[in-house]
Amino acid sequence: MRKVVVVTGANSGIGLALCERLLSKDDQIRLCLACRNLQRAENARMALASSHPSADISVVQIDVGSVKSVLQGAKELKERYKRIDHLYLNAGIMPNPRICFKAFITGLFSRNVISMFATGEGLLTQEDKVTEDGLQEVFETNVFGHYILIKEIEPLLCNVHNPSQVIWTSSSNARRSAFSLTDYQHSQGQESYSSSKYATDLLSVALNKHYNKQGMYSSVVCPGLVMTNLTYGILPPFFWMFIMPIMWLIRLFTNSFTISPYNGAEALLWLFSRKTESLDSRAKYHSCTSGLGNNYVQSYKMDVDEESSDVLYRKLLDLEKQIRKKITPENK
Ligand SMILES: NC(=O)C1=CN([C@@H]2O[C@H](COP(=O)(O)OP(=O)(O)OC[C@H]3O[C@@H](n4cnc5c(N)ncnc54)[C@H](OP(=O)(O)O)[C@@H]3O)[C@@H](O)[C@H]2O)C=CC1
Ligand SMILES: CC(C)CCC[C@@H](C)[C@H]1CC[C@H]2C3=C(CC[C@]12C)[C@@]1(C)CCC(=O)[C@@H](C)[C@@H]1CC3
Repeated sequence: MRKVVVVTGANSGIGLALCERLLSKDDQIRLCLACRNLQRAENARMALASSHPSADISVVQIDVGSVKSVLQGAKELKERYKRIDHLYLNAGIMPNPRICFKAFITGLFSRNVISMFATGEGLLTQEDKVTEDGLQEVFETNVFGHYILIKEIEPLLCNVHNPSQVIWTSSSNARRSAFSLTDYQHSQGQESYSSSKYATDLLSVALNKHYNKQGMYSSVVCPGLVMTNLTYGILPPFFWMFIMPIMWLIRLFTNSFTISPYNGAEALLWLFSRKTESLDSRAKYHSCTSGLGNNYVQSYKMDVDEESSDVLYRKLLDLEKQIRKKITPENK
């Protein structure tokens, strides 16, 4: 049977590179690009189809920053497919990023310099806003919209005889100290990105606890530092070009400077061929690139505990109820 693969945020960066690599590995898959902008999605579909003319590539409009759009997109997926084998939850944002140069200079002369480059810890702040659903935008886009998508297409994902994989593009920037269970949307702080990625890690562990028996397995990936629209938003493109030789040099000391979307997609692609029984619920799978440019995958234990993961999951279930009531008041 041809595998069905759905990728959110598939029209650029890591998502697009992943689609290209998936098709090169197996052009028999039925690939669906789940994107918020139909024109950008169509451009990506045409680019993929030109290098894989016989492939089955379609598009579905899903804006993960809007629950209504997720519900509509999920409906279309349910009409189109009987099951989904791989769901890549890759769409993500880091709005209005600012670099803390003081922390960068201090970090350069500290013992933690390598880890600073690998995780960007303490170097970035963001300015978040509230969406039409009344949620923090980074939380809704990076976490909650995807959570609703899973809930909506649960019947397509849950099959004990033929398990499915849900694969999140998380980050090594996920940090426990940036996240709080009492403010899980991160409405108070300025590290909404880091918080949302930590929430992703917690949610993935909870999903495994609740859904493994029903045949759905969740994993998280860090693609490393990749040059995409997201990173071009941190520093201007010309600056990145200027410091590119320094980036290659840093790669000699840390394997997390994957730099190209192709390299960044390594762990996402690797998971595609893994047997679900071999997956570790608590692991984050990192795309790595060596100084010589060789790609490989390394897994690290996540800094998550089951209790926090359960609490967050319960809070998301409550939020889901509230939002559904708000959107479809007749269901009250
Ligand atoms: N680049 C990096 O160094 C790292 C990236 N990541 C993660 O990788 C993922 C992909 O990002 P990357 O490829 O770098 O960046 P890009 O900006 O290139 O890709 C992000 C994708 O997400 C889509 N997207 C954003 N918001 C929404 C939304 N509301 N609904 C649907 N789609 C949306 C974008 O669509 P559109 O084109 O319409 O904006 C785009 O296709 C993100 O989750 C990011 O956090 C993790 C670690 C490092
Ligand atoms: C390399 C240059 C000489 C200086 C660049 C300094 C910073 C802008 C970067 C150093 C580490 C980078 C980093 C990220 C963004 C840019 C840096 C802070 C991320 C936070 C981007 C998004 C992610 O999800 C992380 C995995 C990245 C971690 C490293």
